[in-house]
Amino acid sequence: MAIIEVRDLRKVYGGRPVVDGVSFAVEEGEIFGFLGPNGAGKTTTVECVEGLRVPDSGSVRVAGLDPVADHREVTGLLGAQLQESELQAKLTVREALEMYSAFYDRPVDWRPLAERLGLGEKLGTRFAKLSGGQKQRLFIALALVGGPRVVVLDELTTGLDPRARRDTWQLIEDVRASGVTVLLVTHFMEEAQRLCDRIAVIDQGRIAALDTPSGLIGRSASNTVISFTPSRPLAVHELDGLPAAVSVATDEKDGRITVNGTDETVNAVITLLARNHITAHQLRVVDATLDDAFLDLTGASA
Ligand SMILES: Nc1ncnc2c1ncn2[C@@H]1O[C@H](COP(=O)(O)OP(=O)(O)OP(=O)(O)O)[C@@H](O)[C@H]1O
Repeated sequence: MAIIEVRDLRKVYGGRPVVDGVSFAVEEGEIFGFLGPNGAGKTTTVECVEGLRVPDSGSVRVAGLDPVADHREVTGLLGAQLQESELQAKLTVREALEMYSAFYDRPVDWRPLAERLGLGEKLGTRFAKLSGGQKQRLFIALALVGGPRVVVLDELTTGLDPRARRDTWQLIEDVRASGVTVLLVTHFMEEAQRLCDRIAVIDQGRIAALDTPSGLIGRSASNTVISFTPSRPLAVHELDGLPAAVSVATDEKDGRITVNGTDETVNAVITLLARNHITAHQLRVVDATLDDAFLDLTGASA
């Protein structure tokens, strides 16, 4: 069952549509990713879902409720970590958790929540003294303290080092395992690929594609990359006309050849090499990544 349903959402600023007919549905229990270049309209869309912005047209429903008209009920079942969240520097972790608990009718007990998020030792620490990763964990705790059915995490791992980012990914998986649906806004392909069940790619206020990570990669014109160093120099034109090849490049320094294409291209390369008695050294065949699909879909730089 869909817990979030957005239909034909539009939001215009200064005469410019920044969200231009967006529709999608998030199923209960999934991690749904919202991926797109800067200014694509991701935050505007999720803030309409949270009831923080009022759509110009279209409809948004969270568990069947209107986030603007039924704001109080929606706040009780949707937890939000806002982009660039800040708390008062002197507030301790305990005070922040107590304060946020008081906002809700039926908050969860914040103590086990803090333990689960690795904040048990930090309850007396002031916000300003927390590391970036600890602040993010606190924001996740604050988004969960109301006992929500769905949580919106907006660019949660921006600014974190790779280690803290991976720890946060584990926490997001734990949140989903506890039965909470996650709507995740991110710039990071690896993050989206690793965590999300489905991803909506948003570009210039529109959904450019909505699919599973592997489905998005499969849509990319070149979903396989084959590279090898031939036992004798091979001119690029000898590889002309390979089926489904999108590009062929030779490294000037070592003669290594890289071909972007599909499985069909890989087979054709191998046949061509065999026919010409050429051995392929360090032959590598890898799947394209979500980066390639993203570039194809948005024409943007990842
Ligand atoms: N309150 C506002 N007034 C005017 N323009 C706005 C307002 N909020 C957002 N915009 C514009 O709408 C566009 C979409 O912004 P939004 O923050 O939704 O994008 P985003 O995809 O979340 O971007 P980012 O990844 O950089 O956070 C941007 O061009 C932004 O400048």
